[in-house]
Amino acid sequence: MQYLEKLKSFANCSLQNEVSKKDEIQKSKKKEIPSQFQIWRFYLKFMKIDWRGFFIVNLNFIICSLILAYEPFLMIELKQSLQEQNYSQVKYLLFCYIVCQIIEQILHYQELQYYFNTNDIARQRIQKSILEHLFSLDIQFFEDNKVTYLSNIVQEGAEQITSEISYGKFTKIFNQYTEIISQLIFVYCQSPQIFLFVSVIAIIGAIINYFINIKKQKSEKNTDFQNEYKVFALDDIITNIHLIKIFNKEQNEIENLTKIINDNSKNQNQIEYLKQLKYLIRNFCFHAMKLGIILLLVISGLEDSQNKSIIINSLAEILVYVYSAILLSKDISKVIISKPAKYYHKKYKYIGKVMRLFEIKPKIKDNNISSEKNQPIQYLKGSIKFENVNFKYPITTDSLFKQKQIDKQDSEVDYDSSESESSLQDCNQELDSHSSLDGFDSQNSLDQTQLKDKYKLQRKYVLQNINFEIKPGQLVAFVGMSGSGKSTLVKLIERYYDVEEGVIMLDDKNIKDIPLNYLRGSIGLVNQEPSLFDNDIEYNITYGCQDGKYTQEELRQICDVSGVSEFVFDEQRFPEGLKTLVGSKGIKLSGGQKQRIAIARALMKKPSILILDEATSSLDAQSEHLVQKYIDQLMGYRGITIIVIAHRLSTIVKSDVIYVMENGEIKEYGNHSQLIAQNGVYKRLVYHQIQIHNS
Ligand SMILES: Nc1ncnc2c1ncn2[C@@H]1O[C@H](COP(=O)(O)OP(=O)(O)OP(=O)(O)O)[C@@H](O)[C@H]1O
Repeated sequence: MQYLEKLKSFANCSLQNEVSKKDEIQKSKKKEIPSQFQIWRFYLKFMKIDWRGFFIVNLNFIICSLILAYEPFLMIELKQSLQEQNYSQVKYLLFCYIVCQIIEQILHYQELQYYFNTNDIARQRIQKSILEHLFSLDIQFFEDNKVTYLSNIVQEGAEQITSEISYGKFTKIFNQYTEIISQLIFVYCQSPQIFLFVSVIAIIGAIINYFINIKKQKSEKNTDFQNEYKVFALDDIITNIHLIKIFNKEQNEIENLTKIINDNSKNQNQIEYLKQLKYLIRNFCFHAMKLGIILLLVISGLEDSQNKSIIINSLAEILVYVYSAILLSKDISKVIISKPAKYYHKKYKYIGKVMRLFEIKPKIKDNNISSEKNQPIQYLKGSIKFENVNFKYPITTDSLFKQKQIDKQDSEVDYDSSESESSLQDCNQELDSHSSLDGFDSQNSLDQTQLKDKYKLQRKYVLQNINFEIKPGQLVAFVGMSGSGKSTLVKLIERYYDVEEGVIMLDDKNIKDIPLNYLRGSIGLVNQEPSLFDNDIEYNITYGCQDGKYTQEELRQICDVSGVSEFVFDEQRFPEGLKTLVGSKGIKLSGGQKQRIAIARALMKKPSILILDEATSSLDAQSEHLVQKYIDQLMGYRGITIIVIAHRLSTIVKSDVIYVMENGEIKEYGNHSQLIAQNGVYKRLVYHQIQIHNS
């Protein structure tokens, strides 16, 4: 809930800030709004031109457009032939018209078939590229962004980009413009004065439309932000529904959400009002054109009685085409004049998010990927060495939900009060003044980097001066108070973050020089909250198989070692054995069973380093005892290096070395008896736990 509170205050404060600073930031950020060119360059990423199809579709475009452009003139000829009573010409023209219609329909059918197939292929390709990029991002990115939000981006973003780059879209626009231009030529041929009059009104309409659009899109952007905030708040509330119910806070949360929804409706009303205004202006232009044309016809009719009948005959057609001219004026204002604002248009929201997503690059780089790509994975032997490692978490800038402002609040909470508060505020102000309206920060990346460096200096070290060496096959434990940096240490071994100060060596190689697939392929992890897929037990255990190949004997052996056999082969409780479905997040299993499956999954990977991060801390005494029994069995298993992080010291007494951590530093190390003899922090911790146990 703290997160939600943070978001709420952030939303209130940032909305107010946004109103007051909006114009100022808008001016300085003009360059950051992607141009139509940038948007199209981005689309090129996903475009794979099928030349045969491209040729067919373009040929179809041209033929259909020519037919469309020719139709009004064919009608004029037809009318003239009728007036001249030239029936053979009338027959010929009618024949031409029917042939044109047949050709047009056949080509349309062919195009439709083609669009259907190509759009489907394009959608799959786009979704795959978005997923590939998403999965290449660092863990930090996923810690900063909500799951529902990311899945929306993958789904909606792919859908919108597909519709934007589809061949169908091109044809539609192309045909629409050809049609309107040919109609305008028709109006011009009928009467240049009417053409001029219609054009002037259309341009005035387009300009007014442009200003309304700009205002509307500003409101849309605000609504967009509030909607995102609403999704975040809802997500947080639904995730914590158990907590809300147990604290009887349903009404409070409903009121909070209603308040957010009400705030949002003000902006939505404004958008609705502007939409109506646009409609009124379009209507006004149409009637002004109609009235003007009638006046022009009446005046010219009074002046020249010969032309009168021809012009009046054309009146009905001209009025139809006037409507096209109004549509053209609307399109000009939308597509050409207001192109930067298009990025914020609700319809394009997810495209903007996908663009932003692709701007985020993974910071953890795989240096050796090209040379070792096709090589079989070489597993590590399991030695780990930390040399003078200092670490602080990097500033988070990767949230697609304006992370910088959340960061700012985070930093205020995390900030060590002993450091200069005023300098942090200065830095925040600088960050604030540099924060973009929609997170488009790549173009002033230099400024951002400098600021980040400056900002990072203010962040607190989570690990300081860490030095230790673990030999292959050793059992090592890290203990210490909550927040002392134990889990951070594990994240560094898995290379979820890179250290900037000091070196981490695995098998005497700098961790940054080890291909990520070798590194992560060699590490098995079991943490406090084992995550299981909504599938059967066998799927969850064998998920750890590197190549997906395993034998039933191997599986059985792993089940025995990890303690899975003890429950899974009990025919009364688990009649389906390994094929038992575990439910969403393993809901159908107990904590101890889930934990044992997680251990089996980690072992199935045949890791050279097994990390147990509070693997038994969420279990009751009996389950803990069981899981611990199997962890003890593991110690002799294939000589793997085991790192145990535990609060309950009884679980680590047999470790070869125990490192005791306090405030990000290693305070003591040695085996259990050595540490007791040292009479320091470890002994105090043991004494404290015995006291709690006895009481
Ligand atoms: N992703 C993160 N971004 C920023 N700070 C973090 C992040 N994860 C942890 N921290 C901070 O790093 C410090 C060490 O956290 P860590 O999780 O390593 O401690 P721990 O010793 O494992 O604690 P516990 O025993 O409670 O799990 C804490 O102050 C925590 O707030």
